[in-house]
Amino acid sequence: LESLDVEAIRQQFPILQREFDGQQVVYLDNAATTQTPDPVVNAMSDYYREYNANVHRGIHHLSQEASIAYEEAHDRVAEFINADGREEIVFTKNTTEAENLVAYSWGLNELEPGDEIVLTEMEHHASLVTWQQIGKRTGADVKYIQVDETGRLDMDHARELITDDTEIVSAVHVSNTLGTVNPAAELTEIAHEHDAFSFLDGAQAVPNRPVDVDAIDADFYAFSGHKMAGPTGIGVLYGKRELLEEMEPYLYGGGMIRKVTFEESTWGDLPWKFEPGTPPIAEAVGLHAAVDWLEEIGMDRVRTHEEALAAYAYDRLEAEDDVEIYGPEAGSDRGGLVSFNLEGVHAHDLTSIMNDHTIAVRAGDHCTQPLHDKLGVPASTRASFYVYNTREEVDELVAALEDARQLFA
Ligand SMILES: Cc1ncc(COP(=O)(O)O)c(CN[C@@H](CS)C(=O)O)c1O
Repeated sequence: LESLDVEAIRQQFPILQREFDGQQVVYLDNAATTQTPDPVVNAMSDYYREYNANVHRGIHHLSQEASIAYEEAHDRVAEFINADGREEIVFTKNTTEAENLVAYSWGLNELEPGDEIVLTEMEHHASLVTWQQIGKRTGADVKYIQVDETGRLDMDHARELITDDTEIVSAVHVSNTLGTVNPAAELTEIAHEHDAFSFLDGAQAVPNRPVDVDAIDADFYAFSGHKMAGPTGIGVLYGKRELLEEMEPYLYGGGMIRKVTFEESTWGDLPWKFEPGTPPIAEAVGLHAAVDWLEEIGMDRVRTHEEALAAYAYDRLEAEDDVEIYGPEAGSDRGGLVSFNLEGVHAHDLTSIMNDHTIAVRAGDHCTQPLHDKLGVPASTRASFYVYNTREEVDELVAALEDARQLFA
C-alpha cells in the first residue's frame, strides 16, 4: 500500500497555510472536525451558483437538478458504507441527531420498564446522554460495558451484561477520547444473540477507515460529514430498511408525507419519511464530494496513514517520563488520536501553550465526562490526525511540552 502524497493533499487545504504570529498552523484537532478540501468547497459553491433550488421534485429544471443531486448523495453514501441503497441512508444534522432519531422514533415508542439499554463507559455524550434520558423517560435500565485498564472494552463483561432483557446495544465504534477501536461486529453478534438491536456510533470510524455496515451487520450506524472532509450541518443515520420502515417519524412536516387531510396523515417512502422540511441540500452535495475525495485516496491508505501518525505520537509521548497516555498502546485497535496529560500541568494550560506555538489540539473531556471520571482526571489534551498531518507536526507537538514544563510544572 503506497503511502499518501501528503504534500499534494495539503495543497488542497489553503487553511493549512495560515499563519498566526508568523507561525504556520499545525492542525491536530481532527476528531473535533476535519478541514475541507477545495473539491468539496467548489462542489458546494457550484451548487449555489448553478443549480440551487428546493428539492422534492419541483417541476422546473433547477429543482429537478437539485433533487437528483440530493438523492444521488444518498446513493453515494450508501455505496461508501456498503448499505443496501438510499432507503437505508437518512441525512440528519450530525451524529448527535442520528442518535436522537433512533432514541425518539424507536426508543421512546418501544422501550418500557424491565427493558435494558446497554452502552459502554467510553460513550460520547451524543449516545450516552441520549439513551440515559430515554431510559429515564421509559423506565428502561441503562447499563455500561466496562472499559478495562488498557482502555479496551471488557468483552467478558459485555457478554455478561447483554441479556434477553437487552433491547439495544449502543456503542462507539472508535473512541474519540481513547482511540480504542471496538469490536463492532462482535458486539453486534452478541446483541443479536439476544434479539437486541446494535447501534454503532461511527463518528470517528467512517472518516478514518473502511466501514462495511453489512459486514458488521449493524442495525443502526451514525456519523457526521464534518469529520470526514465534508461540511458541517449534515450527518448520516444508516438503518436496516426493515427497521426504518416500521419506525414512526418523530419530526413532522413537508417532504416526509404521502397524503395529508385535516384528520390524518400518511408517511412518504424511505428515507424521506425521516427528512422533514428543506434538507441540507448544499451539504449533501458537499458530503458526496467528500466521499469521492476520500475514495480517491482510498480508505485503507487513510487508515494506515493515521495509525502510523498515532503510533509515532504514542511512542514520542510515551518516551516522556511525565506524560500519561490514555487508551491502548499503538497498534491495530487504536485509531488516529492520542489523549494524554503532562504531569503538573492542567490540560487547558497545556493546550493554551500549544496554541502559543500555533498547534491546535483539544483540551477537556471531549464529551466523555463519565469516562474522564473513571480515568480519575478532570480533562485531557488530545491530538487527532488526518490525511494532511505529518510526523514533523508530531515533533512540534512534543517539543512544545518543554515550554509548558518551564511555565507550569
Ligand atoms: C464518537 C463521537 N460521537 C459523536 C460525536 C458528535 O458528533 P456531532 O457531529 O457533533 O454530532 C462526536 C464528536 N466529537 C467531537 C466533539 S465533542 C470531539 O471533539 O471529539 C464523536 O467524536
